[in-house]
Amino acid sequence: MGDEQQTPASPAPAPAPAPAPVAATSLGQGDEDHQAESDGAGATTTTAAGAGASTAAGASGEATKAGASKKQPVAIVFVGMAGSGKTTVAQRVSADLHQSNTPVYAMNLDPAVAKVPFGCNIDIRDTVNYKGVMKQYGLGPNGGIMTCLNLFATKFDQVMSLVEKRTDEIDYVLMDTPGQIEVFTWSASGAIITESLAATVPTVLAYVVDTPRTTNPVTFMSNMLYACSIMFKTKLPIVIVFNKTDVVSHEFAQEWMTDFEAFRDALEQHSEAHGEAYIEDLTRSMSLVLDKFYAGIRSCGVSAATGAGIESFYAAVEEARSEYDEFYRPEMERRRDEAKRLEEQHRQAAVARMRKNMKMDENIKTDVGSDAAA
Ligand SMILES: Nc1nc2c(ncn2[C@@H]2O[C@H](COP(=O)(O)OP(=O)(O)OP(=O)(O)O)[C@@H](O)[C@H]2O)c(=O)[nH]1
Repeated sequence: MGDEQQTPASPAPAPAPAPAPVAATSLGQGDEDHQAESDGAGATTTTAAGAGASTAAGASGEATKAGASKKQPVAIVFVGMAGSGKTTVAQRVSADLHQSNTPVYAMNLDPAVAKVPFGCNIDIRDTVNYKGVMKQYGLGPNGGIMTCLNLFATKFDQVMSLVEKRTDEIDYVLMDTPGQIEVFTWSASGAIITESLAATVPTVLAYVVDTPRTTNPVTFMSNMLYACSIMFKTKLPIVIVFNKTDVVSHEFAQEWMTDFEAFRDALEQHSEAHGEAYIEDLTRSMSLVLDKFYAGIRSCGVSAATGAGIESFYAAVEEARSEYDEFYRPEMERRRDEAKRLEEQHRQAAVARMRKNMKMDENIKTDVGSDAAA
């Protein structure tokens, strides 16, 4: 699946307006004062033009993207197959938000990336050295990324306390994730990071899709299955972001999500042309199963290269955020209460066991005592 998702020969995206540089927070030094200091440096950049609710107009006269009245920031976690454009979309969103003076807190979680093209407050590369980790533990590229993430996850509570300190000032938290999707979405560290973030601020997944690649119905189905499984695993609201619409419009993909017949026709044509009848049946059945999934998610088309469609992205994120407030947060609180209840139940059972054991000990003592007396 991953192989299919290579970036097509596409024009390089037009450089997004560069955000003002933001100091990265180095967690690697284990120095909390230093972290706070660096974080503060980031703050001056991201909030310079007026933080919070009433952050008014940017260059284009737009209101703050997250809305007029100040609410918690929304965190957007960019996931998707290798080369789908996660980093470029994050760069575009970051640049766009900076341009409209909307305060952002950005994080890079890809330890293997050579250059992060947007200013970020937290960069995993400041905490762990990818090449050093590979060498030290004798790992390959994916094992190296996974180990870096594991090491970083152990410090993620520090990251969250930095974010928590800034929730009044920022409107968006952006998180870019490693290229190999499974390394983040199916790892324990990925789960720890996502859950911690979602427990702190409303969190939405942006599943980035390489639209030109997805004209292949089988690749489309692979992407949808991936998105669906990630949504069920994280239980977070998801936005499907059809990227690279400057190369191919995303309309066909949205049609396939709503019109089963249209998808079936495309699939038939594809399998006739490629002699892949064996895949056709499976893909067709899966698309029927995914019907419910399609009904519950939102999608948008963007070009990270040109910025086209970016407003539809914000609108979809806002909808997903409402879903977080309505369903995810109460469910999270329910799970938390349930965990507390079980913990209390275990504690009480342990105490009862201990009491019982103590009584038995007393009986033994008495018995031994009586024997001795006898
Ligand atoms: N034409 C076009 N190319 C794009 C667009 N977005 C990204 N690209 C190109 O797609 C390639 C991959 O983009 P990245 O942003 O590195 O993708 P990624 O998903 O972060 O990649 P990994 O993290 O390495 O898996 C690059 O060559 C980008 O220039 C777009 O909107 N249009």
